[in-house]
Amino acid sequence: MSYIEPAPIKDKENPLESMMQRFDKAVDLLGISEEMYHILKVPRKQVIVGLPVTMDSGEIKTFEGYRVIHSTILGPSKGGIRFDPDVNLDEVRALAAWMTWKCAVVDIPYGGAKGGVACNPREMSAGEMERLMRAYTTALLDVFGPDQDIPAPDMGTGPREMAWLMDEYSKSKGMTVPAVVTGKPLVLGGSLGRTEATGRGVMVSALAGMEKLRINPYRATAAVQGFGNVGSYAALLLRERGVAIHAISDISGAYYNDKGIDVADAVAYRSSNNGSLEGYPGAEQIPGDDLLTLPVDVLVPAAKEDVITRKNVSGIQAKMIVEGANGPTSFKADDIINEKGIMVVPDILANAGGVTVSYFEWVQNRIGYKWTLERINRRTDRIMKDSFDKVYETSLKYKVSLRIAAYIVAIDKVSSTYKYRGGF
Ligand SMILES: NC(=O)C1=CN([C@@H]2O[C@H](COP(=O)(O)OP(=O)(O)OC[C@H]3O[C@@H](n4cnc5c(N)ncnc54)[C@H](OP(=O)(O)O)[C@@H]3O)[C@@H](O)[C@H]2O)C=CC1
Ligand SMILES: O=C(O)CCC(=O)C(=O)O
Repeated sequence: MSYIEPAPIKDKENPLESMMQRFDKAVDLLGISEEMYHILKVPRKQVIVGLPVTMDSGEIKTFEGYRVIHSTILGPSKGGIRFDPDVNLDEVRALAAWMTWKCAVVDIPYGGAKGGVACNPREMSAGEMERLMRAYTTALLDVFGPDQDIPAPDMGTGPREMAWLMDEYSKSKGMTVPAVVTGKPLVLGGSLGRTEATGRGVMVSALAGMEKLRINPYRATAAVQGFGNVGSYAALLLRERGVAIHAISDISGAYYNDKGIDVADAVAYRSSNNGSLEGYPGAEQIPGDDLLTLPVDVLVPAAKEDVITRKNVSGIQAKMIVEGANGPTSFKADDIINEKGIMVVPDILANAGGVTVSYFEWVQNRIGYKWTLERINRRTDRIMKDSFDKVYETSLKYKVSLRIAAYIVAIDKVSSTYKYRGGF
């Protein structure tokens, strides 16, 4: 049925397939025109670049990079850049489409894009990372732009990489252009609150979901998979709101303490331990996958896509899943999750705090003025809560899961904008 047929990957989930399945379901319920369906399912632009980089050894290695612009109907396209060995075109296409739906769900004036480079940042020096990021930026100079396509961090990239991108782009224009990228260091025009924004949005969504399920946060328990930008702040902020964090994890494994983990201590341990939780003494180490099936109230997958699949979904005991990561649940697990009555606050809603504060960063760059952290957090919390409520009401109206409701809200917003514009 779909024009951009996801490539079959033997024995592996394909996030593009998950995105398309849910998109199709929402479209059937919403009843958009065939023309609109074809416009929304096809990325507007897909760029693949070859990036030769001189490694510290003197060897020249060529990396493959991608930037997919899914939609520009609501405004300039927006989305992070992922540095990870598993990056591939289908993954970036799915992530780009999710950005379109995410921006529409929280009602910010952006389309959707995503970028990625297949590389392993864990094995690269700072110098190699810098040369790769500058090469990627140079290759995409005609794609990026503050009114065109605005990148941001994702897995494996952060403020440091955004600074290099901003510098490389600015040099090509002969002037400083801070609004070309968000998630920058504060001194370069980054926004207060951006670093913790995605985790903060996860916390707000989790509390909104708990309220519906009548779970008292002060008696609630949670497990958080992934302890990078999203997972660590989600854990810290949920803990601040009273939730006991029983398990956390990173690549090195999962760490479990049924009395609750001291999250600030785990964050400090990780930064003093070369960015790894390995050997964390405040909890017992358990196999990484066991975290997903622990008897907790709230499960926050905040690492990568397709960690909840048909194979492990029946073991999930959580009452709620709040998706910090993009696409952590394969569509093949959806029916069982619904049968089990587990509430899923979907990625395109739960992790939208990051792009919301990116939008605030872009606005501040453009007006040349800095907002206070208090203003940013207040506005982010309001947007996240209002968006949750809108998705929740839509789920009641259509009698569907919050995930399908979020797609309905998003597709409705983008398609009605397109109708008014009469083209783009
Ligand atoms: N950063 C942002 O603002 C946003 C990010 N997201 C999404 O959130 C997810 C995480 O992104 P982000 O936090 O930025 O990325 P980071 O690179 O900062 O962190 C990723 C974390 O996941 C861990 N991890 C990777 N694989 C596994 C695994 N198999 N089991 C357990 N942990 C694992 C990593 O471990 P280790 O530290 O050992 O490498 C790391 O702790 C991604 O899906 C991203 O697209 C969504 C919205 C915005
Ligand atoms: O902050 C942004 O602009 C995008 C963040 C992102 O890539 C995401 O939400 O998945």
